[in-house]
Amino acid sequence: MSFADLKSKRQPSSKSYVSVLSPPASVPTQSSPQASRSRSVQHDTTPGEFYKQLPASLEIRRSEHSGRGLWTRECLKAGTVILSVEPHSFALSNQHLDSHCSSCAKATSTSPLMRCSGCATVWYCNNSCQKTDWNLHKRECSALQTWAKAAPSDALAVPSDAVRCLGRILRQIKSKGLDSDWSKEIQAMQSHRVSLQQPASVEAHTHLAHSVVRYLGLEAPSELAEFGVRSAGDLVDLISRFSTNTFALTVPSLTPIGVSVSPLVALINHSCLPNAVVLFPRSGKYNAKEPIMNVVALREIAAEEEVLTAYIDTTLPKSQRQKVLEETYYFTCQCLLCKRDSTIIDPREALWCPRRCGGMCPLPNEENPLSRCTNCKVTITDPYGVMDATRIGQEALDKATFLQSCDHTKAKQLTTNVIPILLSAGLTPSCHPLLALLKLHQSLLVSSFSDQLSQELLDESIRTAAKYTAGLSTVLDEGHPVRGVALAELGKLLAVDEPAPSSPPQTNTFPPSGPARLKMAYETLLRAREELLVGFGRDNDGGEVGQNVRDSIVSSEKELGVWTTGVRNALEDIPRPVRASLGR
Ligand SMILES: C[S@@+](CC[C@H](N)C(=O)[O-])C[C@H]1O[C@@H](n2cnc3c(N)ncnc32)[C@H](O)[C@@H]1O
Repeated sequence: MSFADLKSKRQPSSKSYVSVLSPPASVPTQSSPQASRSRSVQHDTTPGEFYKQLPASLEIRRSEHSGRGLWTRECLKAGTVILSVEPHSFALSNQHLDSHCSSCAKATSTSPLMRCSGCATVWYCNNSCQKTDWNLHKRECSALQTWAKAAPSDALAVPSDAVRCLGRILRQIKSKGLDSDWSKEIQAMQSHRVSLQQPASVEAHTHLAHSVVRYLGLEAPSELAEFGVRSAGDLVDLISRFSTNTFALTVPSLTPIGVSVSPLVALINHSCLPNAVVLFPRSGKYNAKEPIMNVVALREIAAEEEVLTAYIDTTLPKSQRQKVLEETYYFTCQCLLCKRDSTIIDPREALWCPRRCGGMCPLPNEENPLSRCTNCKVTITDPYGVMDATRIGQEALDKATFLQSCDHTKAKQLTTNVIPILLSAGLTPSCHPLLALLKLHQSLLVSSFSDQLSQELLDESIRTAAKYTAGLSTVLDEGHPVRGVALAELGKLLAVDEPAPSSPPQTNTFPPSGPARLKMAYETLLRAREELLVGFGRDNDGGEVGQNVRDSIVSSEKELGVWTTGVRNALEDIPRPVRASLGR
């Protein structure tokens, strides 16, 4: 068997673990909002036999248009942790290997990490983490050394996170046995092998398959059989399962640091208006081995409703969302956001009314250059100027995203220059690509903070964070963890000691200074905590971010108290008639 052509013409395997369907679910009442969706949905009882971590509150059902999915048996409140599982496998991306523990995925910020002396590639918090990981790492360690020796350059000395993660999965399939529940769950993940037609994706799958085989150190394709891979088709299935069922491994503040796989969580279908979210809150509440993957309800989910998460960034406009969903997940999204009446303006693609009447105009494009305010009906005068600005913004975003890790100054120059162009073209802060540029600009500004932080840099960071938060609040529901994290960052920036506060304190500018700024910080942190309790789960106390925010609230409260006492003491010294006029 050659690995050169992995796009096998074999029919999908008849050996399916999910082919037995029980009779249809009990018919929901016509008045239920879920009723019409549930009608074409069937209970799928077989998989539950090996999904040992499936809680009693959920069940697996199958629908015609999206395959298997997870459905609730009972009403779940916003902020409920629906699922909490250890992923089957995870791998840190190459640039995070020396800054995060390869066993528990914790960042170095608190203590320095220890490097594995064998492969000199993976790092651990301490001996205990290294010991925990040794069972998996022992074979990986020599594979990493062999790979590095054969690498044509230093840049290619470590295989990608996908190759390392697949390597771990295959080694575990071998050690646990093909008939173990663990392996069955992996095999039961959905494969899109039959839909692989685009040359680019065939090539990407082939390349990944070659790399995995090389990484495992196999000499003959027949050696793959002990990993449950008996043909080229099986190998393509495995790669396809991996690409459509992986999740980003993220730090508590949601920055991606690698890939992770949980077959149970992967049963959840997609919506651009999700009712749940997948994250790694690191609440420290359970003694389970981190990283722990949680699925949290973003709003109340009714009994008999499907749990839906977003596979993609839902702040993107429809065309971009649909492109990724079609290319990576092979379906056309039919969610309410994607199907909504095109005459309703989407804040992801909107301009302020040029007359500033408070209304918005749709972002013009080549097909629809005419754009008028939904409120006062005035038309925008220079649609082609807006289109140019948007195109320049997208190019700058792509370039600055690429440059942020290798040329920070250039990346910051780009975002600094292009944001005013988009603002003067009239884009709202929620409009793409302005929202994404604001996020990137904020992170570039904050990462340039030093001991000699200037008031100007701090204030510019706060203004950017405020615009970004305002933009997010129109495209993401309250309680969405991305909103919570953005609010927490804004609150923390407002709480930073002002390097050169204005005297007397300014209250009418943004950001204000002195006590007004501290009060704003306090109120923003309170709002952040409320949202984080939903997005990261009430049971998790809002996760690590929510717990940090709670600590910041306590210190802001103390600081505000000092201010209030200081003001009261000062007022005690004021003559009585003046004090009376101040209402004291
Ligand atoms: C992570 S899996 C979800 C579980 C999957 N339905 C199953 O049966 O295993 C992702 C795949 O589910 C299907 N899917 C998920 N959400 C969908 C949706 N909203 N509409 C149609 N298909 C969907 C697509 O085939 C997608 O590639």
